[in-house]
Amino acid sequence: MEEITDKPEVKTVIETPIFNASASDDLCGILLKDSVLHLAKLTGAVAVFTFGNIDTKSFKDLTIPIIDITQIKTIIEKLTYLQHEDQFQIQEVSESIRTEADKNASLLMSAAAVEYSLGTIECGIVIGLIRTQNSYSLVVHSMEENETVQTVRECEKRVSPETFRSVLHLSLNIAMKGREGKKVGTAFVIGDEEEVLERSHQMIINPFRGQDPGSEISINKKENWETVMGFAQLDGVFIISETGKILSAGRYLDVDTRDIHIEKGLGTRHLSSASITRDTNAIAVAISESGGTIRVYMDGKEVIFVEPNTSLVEVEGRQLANNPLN
Ligand SMILES: Nc1ncnc2c1ncn2[C@@H]1O[C@H](COP(=O)(O)OP(=O)(O)OP(=O)(O)O)[C@@H](O)[C@H]1O
Repeated sequence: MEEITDKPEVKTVIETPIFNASASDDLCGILLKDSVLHLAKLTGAVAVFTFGNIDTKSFKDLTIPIIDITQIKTIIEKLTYLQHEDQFQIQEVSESIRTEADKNASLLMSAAAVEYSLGTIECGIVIGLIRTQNSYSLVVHSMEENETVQTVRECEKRVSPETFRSVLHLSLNIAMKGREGKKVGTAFVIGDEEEVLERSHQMIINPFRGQDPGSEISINKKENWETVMGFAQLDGVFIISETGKILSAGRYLDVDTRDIHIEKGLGTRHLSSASITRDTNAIAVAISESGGTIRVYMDGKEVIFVEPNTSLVEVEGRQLANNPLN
C-alpha cells in the first residue's frame, strides 16, 4: 500500500454540490466508491470488503485485497464453525450481516422519506453516516429510488402536495398527541370531492357548512389544526377538497366494503376509508384510535403505513422508513 505523506486538507466549510440523480443511475455508486478509495488510502486499510451486488472494477488501483463477502461464504463458514462448532450458525451469521446492512440503509431511506413526506426536504440525493456498535457505515441514497417517496408522488398527482403533506403532518400530531390525554381515531378523505360527497352523508350537522367563498377554512393553514383536532373526536370522517378546503366533518361514507382487504384488527373506519378510494380518485388517511398508527389508502389499497411510536414507516408491507419525529 502506498504510504500517505501529505496530511489531508481539513475544510471547515463544505460546499454541497447539487446532483441530479436521474442524470446518472449509478451516481450513488460512483460517489461511494470514490469515498471508499479515499478512505482506504487515508486510513492505510488492509482490505476492502463489499457486501451486495457491487462492481469493484473501479477499485483496481488499490493494491489491497477487495473482498466481496457474498462470494466468500467459506470464510464465514470456517470462522463460525470454529467458534460454535455448529454448521447452522453459518446461516445466522450471513443473515445478521444482511440484516445490519439493510437496517442501516433503510434507516437513512426512512428518515429521508418522512422528511420528504412532510415537505422538509426536496427529492434528491441524501448522504448518511451511520454509527453502529462496532462500526460506521456510509450510505448514499438517491431518493428517486425511494418507494415511499414514489408513493407520495403518486398521491400528489391526485391532490395538491401542500394538502397531502398538511394532512400527513396533522395526522402525526393527532396520532402522537391525541386530545386532552385521550387517543383519537379519525380519517381524512382528500380530493375527488364531488364524487366523495355524492357517496356520503352527514351523521351530525356539518360544522364546516356555509363558509363564505374566498374565506374558506383550509387544512393547509396551521392555525386551523386546533379546530380540526377538536372535531376529530366526532364520529365519521373529514372531507377535504383537492386544494385543502375543509368541506365537512362528521361525514359517513356510504360504501360497499365487500372485496376490500385491510389488515386484521382494523375496524370499520379503515374499511370504509379504503373503500372510498376504490370507488373514487380520492386519497384517504386514517388514524387508528387503538393503535395510534396512520395508514394512507389509494385505489382501495394501503400504500403507506406510519407507526409514530415505534418509528416505523412501511409501504405495501415492506419496512422502509424511520420516523424522526420521535
Ligand atoms: N362508513 C363509515 N364512514 C365514516 N365513518 C365511519 C364509518 N364506519 C365507521 N366509522 C367511524 O369509525 C368509528 C368506529 O371505528 P372502529 O373502531 O370500528 O374502526 P377503526 O377506527 O378502523 O379502528 P381503530 O379502533 O383502530 O381506531 C365509528 O365511531 C365511526 O366514527
